[in-house]
Amino acid sequence: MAPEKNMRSLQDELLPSTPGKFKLEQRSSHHRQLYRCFSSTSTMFLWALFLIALTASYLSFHSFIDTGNRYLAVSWGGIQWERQVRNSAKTHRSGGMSVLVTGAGGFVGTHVSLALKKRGDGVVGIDNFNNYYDPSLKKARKALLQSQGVFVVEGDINDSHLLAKLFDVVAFTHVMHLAAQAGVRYAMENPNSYVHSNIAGLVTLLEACKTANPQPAVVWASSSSVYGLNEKVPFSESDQTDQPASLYAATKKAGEEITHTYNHIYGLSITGLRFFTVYGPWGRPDMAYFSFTRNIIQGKPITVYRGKNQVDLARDFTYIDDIVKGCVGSLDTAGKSTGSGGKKRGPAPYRIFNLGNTSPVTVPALVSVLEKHLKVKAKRNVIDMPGNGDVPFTHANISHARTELGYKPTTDLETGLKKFVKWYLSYYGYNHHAKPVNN
Ligand SMILES: O=C(O)[C@H]1O[C@H](OP(=O)(O)OP(=O)(O)OC[C@H]2O[C@@H](n3ccc(=O)[nH]c3=O)[C@H](O)[C@@H]2O)[C@H](O)[C@@H](O)[C@H]1O
Repeated sequence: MAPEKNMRSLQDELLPSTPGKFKLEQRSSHHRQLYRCFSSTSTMFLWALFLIALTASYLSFHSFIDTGNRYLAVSWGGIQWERQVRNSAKTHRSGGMSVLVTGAGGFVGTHVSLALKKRGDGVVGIDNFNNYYDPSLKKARKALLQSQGVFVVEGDINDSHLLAKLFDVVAFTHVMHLAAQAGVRYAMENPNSYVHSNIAGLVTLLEACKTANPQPAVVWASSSSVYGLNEKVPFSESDQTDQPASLYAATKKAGEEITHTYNHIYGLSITGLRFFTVYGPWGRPDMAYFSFTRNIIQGKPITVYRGKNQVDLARDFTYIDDIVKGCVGSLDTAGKSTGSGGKKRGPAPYRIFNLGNTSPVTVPALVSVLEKHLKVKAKRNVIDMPGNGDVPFTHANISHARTELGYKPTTDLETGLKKFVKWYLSYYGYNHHAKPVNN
C-alpha cells in the first residue's frame, strides 16, 4: 500500500470523511429526537416525574447515609435496642412508675435505679460513661444494674435525637435526672464540662420532657452547694442562695432557675433535691471519704483542708440509703405535669427539698472514723483551705422534706462509713503495704 493511501485510510477510521456534515447530521438528529420526546405533553409529564423521582431518591439516599452514620457513631437504635428499652421500662406492680434515670451509671443513679426496680417499677438508665473518674467503676455499676434487669443506654443527655427516641419508645411517667458534672473543686480545672452537662444537658433534657406526650414529672439533683456563703444555720430551702462559691454551685443554682421556667411556661412538674455530701458503697472516687480511704490503705498522705482561723471544715455527710429514700419519696409524691403538645394546660408543682443528715461532722473527725474502720493510721497533711470554691460547712434543715416526703435519715457517719469500708475492701481488696494503727 502506498504511504499516502495508507495515511488516508487511518484518517478515515479516526475522523469522519466530511466532519462538518457529520456533525450537522448528528445535531439535527439529536434535535429531532428531543423534539419528538417533548412533542407531547404526556411525555413531558413523564420526564417531570422521572426528575422528581431522581431527586427524591438522591435525598433519601443522603438521609440513609446520615442515619447510618448516626447509628454507627453511637451505640443506640435498632429493633433489638428498642425491645430492651421497652422491657426495662415495664412496671411489675400495679400503679408502678416508668422512670428514665439519667446518670444511671453514677453513684446515686445506680442506687436509685436498683431501689425502683426492686419494688417493681420500670427503669431505663442513660449514662455517657465519661472519664471524670474511673469509667471501669461506672461499667461495674452498669453490670450490677443489668443483672437486676435495668437496661442502661450509653448516650449523652445532650443528644436530643436519643432523648426523643427514648420518649418515642416509652411513655415515661417520671424522669429522675441525676446526670451531671459533679465535684466542687474540679470546676476550676474544667469549667466548660459544668456548662455542658449541668446547663446545656439540663436544657436538652427539659426540652425533651416538655415535648413528650404525656409529659413526665421531673425529679432532679441540685446541691447543698447552692447555699454558698450563706451563714444562717441550719440551711433552709427559703434561705438566700444567690452567693455561690464555685462554678459547680452556680450551675446547680442556674438549674433551679431553668427548671422553674419549664415549670412556669410548659407545666412540667419539678422537684429539685439539694443533696448534702452523699457517701456510701459504690461511691465517687473523687470525693474526700473515698480518696482518703484509698490513700490511707496505700500508706499515702492525705491533705486535710482547714478553714479560716484554723476552724475545721464540716459537712452534713448523708448516707446513700437515706438519699435513695428521699429520691423515691420525691418520685412518689411528685404531682403530674400539666402540659401537652408542648403547651401548659394548668399550674404544675415546683418543689425544692434539702436532703441532708442534720448532723455535720468535721473533716478531721471523718478521717478518725476511717482510721478506726480501716485499722490504719492516716498520714495527715493539714493545710489552709485554698480558694478553690469550697465552703466552710454545710448543715441541712430537713423539716420540709420530712413533712412532704416522709424523709427521715437513719444512718450516722460512723455506721455509714463502716458499710462503705466493707464495700471498698470487697471491691478493691486490701493493700498489704498499709501500716496498722498504733493506738
Ligand atoms: O453537697 C454537695 O452538694 C456536694 O457534695 C460534695 O462536695 P463536698 O462537700 O466538697 O465533698 P468532698 O469533695 O467529699 O469534700 C468533703 C470535705 O473534705 C474536704 N477535703 C476534700 C478533699 C481533700 O483532699 N481534702 C479535704 O479536706 C473538703 O474541703 C470538704 O470540706 C460533692 O463532691 C459535690 O459533687 C456536691 O454534691
